[in-house]
Amino acid sequence: MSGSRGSGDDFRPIVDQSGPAPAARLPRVRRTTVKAPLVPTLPARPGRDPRPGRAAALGGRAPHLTSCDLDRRTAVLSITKEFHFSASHRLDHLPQGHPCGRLHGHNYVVELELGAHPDELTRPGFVRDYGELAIFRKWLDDTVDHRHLNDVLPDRNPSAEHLAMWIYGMWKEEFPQLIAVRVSETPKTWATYRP
Ligand SMILES: Nc1nc2c(c(=O)[nH]1)N=C([C@H](O)[C@H](O)COP(=O)(O)OP(=O)(O)OP(=O)(O)O)CN2
Repeated sequence: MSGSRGSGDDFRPIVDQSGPAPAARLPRVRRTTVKAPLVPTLPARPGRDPRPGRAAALGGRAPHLTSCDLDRRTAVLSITKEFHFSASHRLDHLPQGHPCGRLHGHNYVVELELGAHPDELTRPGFVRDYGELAIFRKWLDDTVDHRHLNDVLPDRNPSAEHLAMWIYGMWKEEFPQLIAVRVSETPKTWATYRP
């Protein structure tokens, strides 16, 4: 793919393999309206956009933003990676007869979302190399996979919400760009911690 984006000369390449990329060489936006393709679009995957129909109403694009809008936002780019583990749990404090009060298990999905401003991208143009998240996979395998979550987290009810908060707290220091953790117990349910 060639370096320039769009039809005009508004933007310079994000990726420069020839040497260090000092801040001055990173793409700058003019004080005019920014063309939509450079602006991050909301995920179009079903069930992800908390405002269904909005992306479609915008033709799949975010609204036009000015450079001032971009400056105000700390993380306009984000990446996510999905991980899986299987575990059992039993939830306390539920009404009598609630099925989740009984011992049962889930094939959990965990998503880590890391964010950055375009000026903060690494030289290859990454928020963070997906490969660097491999240590999280190993930690999941070692800590929760095929375990009983009430034993792993004896001080709290292992709901999806508590798991998301726990994982965020455990990994924020290792991944400072971490902005959200999502935990799914079933294909239809997600809990998101985005402090
Ligand atoms: N807010 C939360 N609600 C529930 C949690 C949770 O962690 N946070 N957990 C459970 C159970 O552990 C389990 O996930 C059951 O959830 P549910 O969606 O009800 O699962 P089902 O497959 O039985 O639901 P269907 O509607 O039949 O697909 C409960 N609630």
